This record gives sequence, C-alpha cells and structure tokens, in this order.
Amino acid sequence: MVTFVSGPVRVSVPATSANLGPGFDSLGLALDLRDELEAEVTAGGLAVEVSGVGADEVPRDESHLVVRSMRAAFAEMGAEPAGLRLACTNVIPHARGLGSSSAAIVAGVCLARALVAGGTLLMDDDAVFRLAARIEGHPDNVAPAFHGGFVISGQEDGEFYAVASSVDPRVAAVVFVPPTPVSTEVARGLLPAEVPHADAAADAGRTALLVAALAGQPEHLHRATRDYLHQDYRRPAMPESLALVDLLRGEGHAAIVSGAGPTVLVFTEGQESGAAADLVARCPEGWAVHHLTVDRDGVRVGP
Ligand SMILES: Nc1ncnc2c1ncn2[C@@H]1O[C@H](COP(=O)(O)OP(=O)(O)O)[C@@H](O)[C@H]1O
Ligand SMILES: N[C@@H](CCOP(=O)(O)O)C(=O)O
Repeated sequence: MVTFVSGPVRVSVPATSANLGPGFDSLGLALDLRDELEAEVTAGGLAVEVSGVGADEVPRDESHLVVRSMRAAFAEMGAEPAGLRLACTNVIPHARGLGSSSAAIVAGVCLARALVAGGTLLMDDDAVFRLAARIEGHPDNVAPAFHGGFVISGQEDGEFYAVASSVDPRVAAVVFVPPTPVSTEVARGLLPAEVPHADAAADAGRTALLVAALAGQPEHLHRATRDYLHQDYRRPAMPESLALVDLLRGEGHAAIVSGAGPTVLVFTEGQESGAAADLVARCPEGWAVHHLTVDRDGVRVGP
C-alpha cells in the first residue's frame, strides 16, 4: 500500500530556453531563474496558493498545471492522497518562451514523487523525465528543467530520451522579455508540415556546430545559432522579437528566439562582460531584461 511522507516537501525548478536557434524540439538550456513550490498531503480537499508572475491568470482548481502533473505522477505510482495543499511562488514569465509550462510540469511530478514514501523506488529519474515530456508533448524544455545544463533530447519509437552535453563556463545569456505573451500552442500552429531539403540540411549542420560551440568554442556561437526551421515562420506572431533578433545578429551577436518566443535570447561570454552590460542597456521600452547564468542543477527537491 502506498503511504505518504508527513509534512511539506519543496522543489525549485529553473527556466529553460529551448531550440537555441537551429535545435528545434531537441536542444534546451537551463537558466538561473527559478520557481519555488511547496506541497503537502492533507486530510481532504485541494488548496492552491499562487504568488508572483501569472498569479492572476492561473486557475486554483484541478486544472492548474502543477496539480494536473501531480495527479498524473500519483496515478503512475498508484497513490491517491486524501487532500493536497500546494503553494507556488512564480518567477518564470508565462507564455514568453522561457519554459514556464515545463517548469510547472517537472515541479508537479517531482513534488508528487517526493510526497510518496519511497517514491524514487516507484518512479526513477527516467520515469519522471518521460512522464513530464509526455505531459508537455515535446522534451526540449523538460529535459534541462529536470537535469540542468545543456541537454539534447528527442523521441524514438514513441519514447523520449535525453543526453546531457557540456557548456563552456564562459557562456551566459541576456534575455529580453516582451510584455505580451504568445502561447507555445499558437506559435507551433504557424509551422509548416514540410520544409525544403536544403533548409533541413543547413539546419542540421548548424545544430552540430552549436553543440561544439557551447561545449568550448563560443566564438562560433553566432554562426551556430542560425535557424532554418521555425523562427521566420513565427515572425507574424512576434514581429518585434524577430526585428530585434535581426538587428542584433546584424551586429554580430548570437541572438535567437527563445523557445517558441517571443523572448529574445542573446548568448554572452561571462556574467561580468562589458558586452553583456551594453546589451542589457538596449532593452526595448516596456520589456524586461535579465542577465542569466546557466543553471547546472535542474530541479532541486528538499524537505
Ligand atoms: N507555474 C505555473 N502554474 C500554472 N500554470 C502554468 C505555470 N506555468 C505555466 N503555466 C501554464 O502554461 C502556460 C504557458 O505555457 P506555454 O504557452 O507553453 O509557454 P512557456 O512554457 O513558454 O512559458 C500558461 O499560460 C499557463 O496556462
Ligand atoms: N520546441 C518548442 C519549444 C517551446 O518552448 P516554450 O518555452 O516556448 O514552451 C517549440 O519551439 O515549439
């Protein structure tokens, strides 16, 4: 019979940037910007408290994404808690291309596993990652949110896989976050069913180069971040973001659309670099800007 731990459990989960230019649905990087969550099993009912970004927009019932993810994990473990209390402190902006939904899903699955006594025996890390990726539908944000760092992920024979790859310690990022959201669902709807072979071939080459550039040759990041598969198709939903990408790339910066957008991410070399400070100063009016290091931990789970 499944039993539960007494008292609350806590998780902290990082933002992620998927695609990174050419790596559509396969590359993702964890960034040091974290949501914090706490949950406990109660005698009955569901209580959801939310503070921080998106607090006015998310539901407080069973449809809340963290709650849905917890329920899916409990079902996989054969667990049925009498009641639940969940408290979320959100920092990752919603529907901006920084992986808020994957963070919510990974957090929910990890909270549920931590609440079940012996949960890691019922669900190992691979099972957590695969369930989270199934809920999200694509693995590229879920993988770094769970593992941290830079992760290459995909799907084969209906099963998701993730492989960690190294990131040069000099690599950091400036993210420009527009005030208006674009949902990933809408941005995915703009993609064509087919692309020219020449584009696919060029994109494959840049993806390979990007793995090498991130691993230790950041001087190649500008060339390596050129995308052929998604950014231009998404331009109508985020023209200001693409205009900023074009402008910055024209100046030699490794600028990309983060995830499905509309956030613009620019790779930098080093947290203290003058170039990064200059970039931060160029944030468009009304947008937010963060200079972020690469998160190496992924999800953190504690009592
Ligand atoms: N912390 C959260 N708690 C509840 N729901 C969330 C949370 N984060 C994201 N969501 C849900 O996911 C949606 C955003 O997901 P998505 O469009 O994939 O954008 P992104 O993952 O790029 O931020 C939000 O509108 C909200 O419905
Ligand atoms: N590969 C996905 C990535 C979506 O990332 P998000 O942070 O915008 O949810 C896509 O490009 O659709």
